[in-house]
Amino acid sequence: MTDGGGRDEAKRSGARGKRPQGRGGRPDTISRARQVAYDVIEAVRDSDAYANLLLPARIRRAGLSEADAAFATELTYGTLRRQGYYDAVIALAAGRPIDAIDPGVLDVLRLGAHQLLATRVATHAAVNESVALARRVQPKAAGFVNAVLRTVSRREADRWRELVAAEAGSPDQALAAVHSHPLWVVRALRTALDREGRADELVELLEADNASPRVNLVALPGLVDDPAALGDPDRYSPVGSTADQPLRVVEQHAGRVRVQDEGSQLAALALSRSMPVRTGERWLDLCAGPGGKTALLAAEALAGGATLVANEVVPSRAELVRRAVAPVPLDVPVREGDGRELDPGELGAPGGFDRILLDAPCTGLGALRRRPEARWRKSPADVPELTALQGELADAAFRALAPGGVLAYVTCSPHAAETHGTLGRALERWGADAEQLDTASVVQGLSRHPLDLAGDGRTVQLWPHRHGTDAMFIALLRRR
Ligand SMILES: C[S@@+](CC[C@H](N)C(=O)[O-])C[C@H]1O[C@@H](n2cnc3c(N)ncnc32)[C@H](O)[C@@H]1O
Repeated sequence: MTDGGGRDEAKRSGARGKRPQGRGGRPDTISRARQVAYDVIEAVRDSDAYANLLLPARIRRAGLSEADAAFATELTYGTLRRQGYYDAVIALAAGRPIDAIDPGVLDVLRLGAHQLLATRVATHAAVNESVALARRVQPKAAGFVNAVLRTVSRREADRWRELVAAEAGSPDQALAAVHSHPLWVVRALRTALDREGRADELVELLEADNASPRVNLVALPGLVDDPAALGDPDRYSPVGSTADQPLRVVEQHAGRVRVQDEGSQLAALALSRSMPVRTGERWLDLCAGPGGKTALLAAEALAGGATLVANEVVPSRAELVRRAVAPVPLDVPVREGDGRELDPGELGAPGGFDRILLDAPCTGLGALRRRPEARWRKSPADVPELTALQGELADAAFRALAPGGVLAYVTCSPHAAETHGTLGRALERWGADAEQLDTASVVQGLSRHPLDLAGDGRTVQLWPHRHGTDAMFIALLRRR
């Protein structure tokens, strides 16, 4: 990461207008990229904003160049992901707990610490611009920000990691602090890896959560003339690829090429390719918003002569589903309502659906790299609430299946309570009516390359550090 774009931009904006003066009459230049990053970080803390939604709007409003937009994105996402670690560093450097620091000033320090410890931004640029930012946020804190960041800059990143680990009360707390995850998340991820006998991969996983995922594309099957020309094919998904300028590729294809994680593609295809499609099959996507998997299922249904209905409880997300399926020349009715109260008869499937995707609401612990602030907003108390909802939705999905129909239970969380926990209890309730399928064989069968999967094959767990995908969990079941 260089500061090139940001510095150029700061010089340009320095030519314009009157700005506050720093000590000795030096102008307080703050590059627009840093200002955008700060504004988003502040809004995430102060107004519960979502960085992935707010940042693009702020970048557009500030009219950032491509290089400055990339710089602002790196600063925002990197700072938010590693916030827990930076707080530990700042507390040590300031010699006081972070809750004794003004929240706005703390955001300035976090952004400064990120530049010093995780980017190649020059020390003087990171410190001077942070001090200038502090003067805008809280003028009397400028000296404090200067002193703390100079202290941070005096030690190597490795040394700070050692100091933060040494401060922690236990080995788990050290992992949580150094790799910037809440303690309960570290433990949940270890438990999930341990089920596969791979608890020793924990640090790799935590670090994968701290890296930006690549922008991955899906070409809706049958609807793109030359999918091979889009870019480099994905390692696993037969309909996925990466491109040098992915957003341009998306624009050129009017919704038939979309941004979608490779793991999500495998989850949708696991259902649509679990067995050959018979003409006239009826498919349902029970929790469809915002519609990424619905679009892929719609293209698959069209190719196989099946029909597809989608359901989503949040109206604005149902609208996103409608937009996602619009480019597919198949009529996909989108019901707005609670999936637990769905009547297949009202949706044209009185005998039940032949395939149902339940991509269940979950903690999202498998997609932390994508939503930088998400880890700090979740709490262990979310888990029992979500597993209860998942169980009820699973029962509704199972009831809505035709005899012989297939259900894909999917989560973008590897938390054992949401994966094997919810599934295991559902299987107990359904007894002999349900049969688990060999999900691993299905997924391996459709993948371009063999996946390194653990377990008995009845379920599939993907991992960011092992497969480069979100940590999707997939289980296929048949109603007898
Ligand atoms: C994991 S997301 C689905 C993601 C989607 N399959 C995709 O690939 O774009 C789960 C969705 O379930 C919805 N949801 C939550 N509770 C629901 C319920 N009781 N009935 C139906 N949908 C629900 C959420 O609003 C959310 O849009």
